[in-house]
Amino acid sequence: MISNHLLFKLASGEVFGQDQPIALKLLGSERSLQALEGVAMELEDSLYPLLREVSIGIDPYVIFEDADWALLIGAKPRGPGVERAALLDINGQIFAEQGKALNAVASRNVKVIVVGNPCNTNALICLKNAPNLPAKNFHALTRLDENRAKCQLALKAGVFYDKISNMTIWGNHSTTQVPDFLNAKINGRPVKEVIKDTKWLEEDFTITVQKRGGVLIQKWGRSSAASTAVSIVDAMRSLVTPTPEGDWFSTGVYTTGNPYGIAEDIVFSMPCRSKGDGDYELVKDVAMDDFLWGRIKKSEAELIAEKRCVAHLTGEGNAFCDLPGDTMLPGEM
Ligand SMILES: NC(=O)c1ccc[n+]([C@@H]2O[C@H](COP(=O)([O-])OP(=O)(O)OC[C@H]3O[C@@H](n4cnc5c(N)ncnc54)[C@H](O)[C@@H]3O)[C@@H](O)[C@H]2O)c1
Repeated sequence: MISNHLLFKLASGEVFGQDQPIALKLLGSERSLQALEGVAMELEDSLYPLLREVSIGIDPYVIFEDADWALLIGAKPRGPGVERAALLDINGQIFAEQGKALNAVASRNVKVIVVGNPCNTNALICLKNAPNLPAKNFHALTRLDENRAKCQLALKAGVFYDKISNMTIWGNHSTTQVPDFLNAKINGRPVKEVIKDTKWLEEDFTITVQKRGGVLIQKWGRSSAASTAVSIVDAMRSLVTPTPEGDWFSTGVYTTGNPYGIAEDIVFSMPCRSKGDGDYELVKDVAMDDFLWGRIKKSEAELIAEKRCVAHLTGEGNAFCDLPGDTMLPGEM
């Protein structure tokens, strides 16, 4: 569903601009191969001037060859009666295999955006299986959460959404994620100066953003696809265009050497800036208070627990699963 929106945006030049030809290599599974053929036919029939190649296949070692960008979307949704630990294992295996394939055949500077859930831990699995690629190049998509947070703040403040800046989503792409209203700005002013309703910020706003994905599933009967595709485009554009002065964006990245005191060796969403060269730096001068830090620690604990669950897939010994009981994986109700 997500890919079906995203591919047409990529082919039309929305990410890399109107002077950059593009080759799309589509990786499917045996089950989805026919659907993939259908998508490829639609892409061909759209006569995009920038689209010079569409190839499809089910072997990541073939499809990932020389890839400059790898958008890892395919994963299994959690079905009825499937334990969370089992989902981490089932989907984790996909990303272990794809990490190995990227390590073997992708461009040495490939940028990887993991969308399939649980995306933070899947990104960790993927990068651990790709030791010859820079861990820094692996992202877990939290841009949809950032966009949702901006939308809620704009609605509450009665301003257009482009007036919201410096919006960070900290942590896991799950219900423990932390939309940061301490550092975000509305019209260049701290959110708390514009929206004085602290109870709304701490409770309603935070919960609305955290549970938006679940509510959408209840209404649509499936998880967000179009807005996710839009947010993937936003995430990519943030890396290939210079970040506007003073602003930043959120992306889930490897925590090694982070300046905030967040546990090392997990994939955690944090505020980043880019010069537009595909790389990024963490933003150092962010404010922290007890409320924000307390929430961040909860999301950190969840990610550390998820990491223990997939130790067998990251080459770190035997898995031991004790996920905190009151949190949910993304998209769960
Ligand atoms: N990070 C986010 O913000 C975010 C937002 C929405 C959805 N998601 C996640 O994105 C994923 C995809 O969502 P969707 O709505 O497009 O799902 P979907 O079920 O419509 O599509 C998933 C596709 O992946 C394919 N697939 C399964 N295993 C594969 C494998 N090993 N290799 C290649 N392809 C494989 C399936 O055949 C299917 O076509 C889900 O995990 C969903 O939870 C993430």
